[in-house]
Formats: sequence, C-alpha cells, structure tokens
Amino acid sequence: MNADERRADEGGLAEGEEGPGALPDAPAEEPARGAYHRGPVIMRGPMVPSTTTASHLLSNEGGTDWLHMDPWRVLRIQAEFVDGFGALAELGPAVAVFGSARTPRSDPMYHAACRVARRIAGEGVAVITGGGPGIMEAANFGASQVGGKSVGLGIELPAEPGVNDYVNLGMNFRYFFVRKTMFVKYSSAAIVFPGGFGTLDEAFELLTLVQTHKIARTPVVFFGTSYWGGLMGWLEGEVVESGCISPLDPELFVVTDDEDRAVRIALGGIER
Ligand SMILES: C/C(=C\CNc1ncnc2c1ncn2[C@@H]1O[C@H](COP(=O)(O)O)[C@@H](O)[C@H]1O)CO
Repeated sequence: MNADERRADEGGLAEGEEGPGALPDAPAEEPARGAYHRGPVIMRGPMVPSTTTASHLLSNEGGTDWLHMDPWRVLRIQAEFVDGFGALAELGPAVAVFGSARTPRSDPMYHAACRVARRIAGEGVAVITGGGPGIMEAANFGASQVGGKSVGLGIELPAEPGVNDYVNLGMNFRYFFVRKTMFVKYSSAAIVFPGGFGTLDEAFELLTLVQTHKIARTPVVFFGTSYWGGLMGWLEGEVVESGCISPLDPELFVVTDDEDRAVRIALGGIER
C-alpha cells in the first residue's frame, strides 16, 4: 500500500481529491437574517412567506363563505357551551319548568306554573325555564316575585324579543341542542306543564337520558292529568304493547294535578 492508498484507507484523501480542508472556514456571505417561524417550522430566504396567518385574520378582504362553514360553526357551538357553563356553573340547585310558549296569562295553567315556581324559588332553589312567553314567563314571574333565582335560557328565534322580563339570570342560545344540554346539566328535576313540540322534546330528552343511564334518575312531573292523560294512555297501551318501550317504570315520572305533590317531588332529591 503506497502513502496515498494508506491515507485513503485511514479516512484521509487521495491526491487530487478535495477534502474538508478545502472548504472555507466561514460562509462567504452573511447568513440570511430574519428566519420566519410558523410553529416549529423555520423558513428562510425564498421560503419566507410574504403574508402571515395573522394578516389573513386582520384582513377585511375576501369572501365571507367561511362564516357559514362547519369548522366555524363548531367554534361558535363551542363558545356557546363555554358561555353556558360559565353562566350556570355556580347556580346551585335548580328545577326546570317546561311548558307551552303560547299559554295566555288568563289560563289556569299559567297561574299554577307561577305558584309552583314561587314555592320552589322560596326554598332557595333556582327555577330554570326557556325564558320565553307563556308557561316560561309564568314560572320566571313566580320565582322573581319571591326574590329567587329566575333563570331563562332563551333561544334565538325570528321575531322573538329575547328572554321575558322576569328572568334575572338569562342567556340567549343560538343552538337548541346546546341549550338543552344546559337544562339537563343544571336541573335536578323538571315539572312539565302542558305544551307542544318544544315541551315534548324537552321532556322526552330527559326521559331518554334517564332510561339510557346517561344521567342519574331525575324526578319528572307532568302537571295536568287531563292534558297528559291521552299521551300516557297511548304510551301504556300501543307503545308498550308493540314492544317499543318496556312497561312504564312508575318511578320514571309522575302525572299529577296536585301542586304540593309536584313541588315535593321536584324538591325531593335536592339536598339543601
Ligand atoms: C312560538 C312562540 C314563542 C317562541 N318562543 C320561545 N322562547 C323560548 N323558548 C321556547 C320558545 N318556543 C318554544 N320554546 C321551548 O320549547 C318549550 C315550549 O315549546 P312549545 O312548543 O310551545 O311547547 C319551552 O319549554 C321552551 O324551552 C309564541 O309566542
């Protein structure tokens, strides 16, 4: 092995070959300044973008289609949950009162809802309604009369003015399902006065969640035997007989005309 071969064998360079020793010890030019970082990514020279994500955010140009796209909606939904939890987290024990938005002030059910809510609020328990007119207004009125917590979880609807005047803690929701989560999460019981689709939806949401063990057993009182009798008869007859539900668990809900009983059952599970 000659000297050249020995140097190459030892990792050295053969004659004529350029090695590290031939490289400059410092770059010929100043390094490109102003590396741009986007998260963990570093960009330099030609890779530096001419705009930043913040400039997109701050620009008022371009279309507004993104406002109506699902990713944006998801953020809005998230914000609504955050606001709802923030508004209600420290409310304390509460009973939901559901019922028709159309019940006039002259209706005996309006008066019953008012009295029931007054008694619940008088016990230091908040009354939560949908914040609208009819039975909701009656319950908020009753709760506010005794200086109690009168909560209205309103829903943005065309031509609806927002929560009624007797709400002292209110929030207007854009999404029914977010609002329904708040009813379920923050109510220890529900009293359901006569109502239509909205009332049925709220009552059956609660019953479905109890039946599927998604929430603890929650007292549900249907107020008004004559109004609810037909529905209960159908459930116990056609629906049970067809096997779509098991025979009604008598503990799932109570149907009554007795205000004392409704209040007692609603407050029954609340530790005060
Ligand atoms: C239709 C009318 C008013 C609608 N305004 C409402 N405001 C707040 N909450 C409402 C409203 N309408 C329905 N709800 C919710 O559903 C339940 C009542 O619905 P129903 O179909 O009338 O039974 C109620 O508990 C609310 O949570 C007329 O002015």
